[in-house]
Amino acid sequence: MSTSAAEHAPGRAPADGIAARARGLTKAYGSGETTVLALDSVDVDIARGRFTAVMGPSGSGKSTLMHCLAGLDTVSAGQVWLGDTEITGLKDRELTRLRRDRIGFMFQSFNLIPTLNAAENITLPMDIAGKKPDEKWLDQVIDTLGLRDRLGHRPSQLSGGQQQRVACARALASRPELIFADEPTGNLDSRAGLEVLGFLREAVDRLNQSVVMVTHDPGAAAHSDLVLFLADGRIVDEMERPTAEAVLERMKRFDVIRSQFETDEQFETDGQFERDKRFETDGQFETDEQE
Ligand SMILES: Nc1ncnc2c1ncn2[C@@H]1O[C@H](COP(=O)(O)OP(=O)(O)OP(=O)(O)O)[C@@H](O)[C@H]1O
Repeated sequence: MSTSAAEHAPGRAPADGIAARARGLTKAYGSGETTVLALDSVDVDIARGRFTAVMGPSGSGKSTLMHCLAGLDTVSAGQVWLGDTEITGLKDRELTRLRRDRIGFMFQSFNLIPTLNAAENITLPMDIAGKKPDEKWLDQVIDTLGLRDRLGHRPSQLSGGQQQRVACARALASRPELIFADEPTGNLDSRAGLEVLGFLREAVDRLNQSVVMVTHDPGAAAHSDLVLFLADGRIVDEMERPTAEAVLERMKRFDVIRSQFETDEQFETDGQFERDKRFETDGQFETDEQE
């Protein structure tokens, strides 16, 4: 995917407040010597009415950041707010309600219910919550996503791209304050992926939604307004109005650091290997001699 963000720039609305915020957000997994510090005192503001991408090397903490901001995971230290509501410290039940009522989710696997048609899948979270959809809004979402003539189809009767559009409509249906998308194009070919990114862009530009997307793809990140770069659990850089080329260049700098690290590691491993080989040979020799 190489569509430049500049193509999308004219429709971009300025941020109008903060959709989510974290201060000193720290997340550690495990304990004692096996502790992994997945997030290391992260401060971040997610702007309302904008499309934010989160990038970084594998293991840098992207998914953990998303999960903590969305109240899907507890934090080890620090605070997280959705709008003006501090979510750190909420009880499980309150968190469930907050996620259901105020957050939309899109995942790499579309997570659609196979026995329900597209329309039923789109409104399922609201049906479960016993809420009536705002029909005017829903119509707008369905038309923006081009799903009008697909509403009666089950997921198996839809292409991957169409299924992800249904997942996108489901995330938008309740008009959430913030949508989290985790690799939403990961399971799609590049054309269908571009389409979904275009729809997320429209959700921000035309429907004034707020989106946070985790991605590995510089071309996908180029559809956002702002890219946050994570490394080792910290936000180390950000880029406004990104292009795929600029994001790729930035990511390459992580690769340079990584390959340098791997070269050092390889060197150490090689040294260890040499020592182990010698040890084995020595042991073998002794055994042979004893026989
Ligand atoms: N449940 C867990 N238990 C232990 N360690 C975990 C757990 N989840 C994540 N980690 C560790 O936390 C760090 C950050 O993981 P995270 O999944 O957030 O990274 P990521 O940037 O999303 O990676 P990727 O791009 O590979 O999906 C990694 O070192 C990972 O191994």
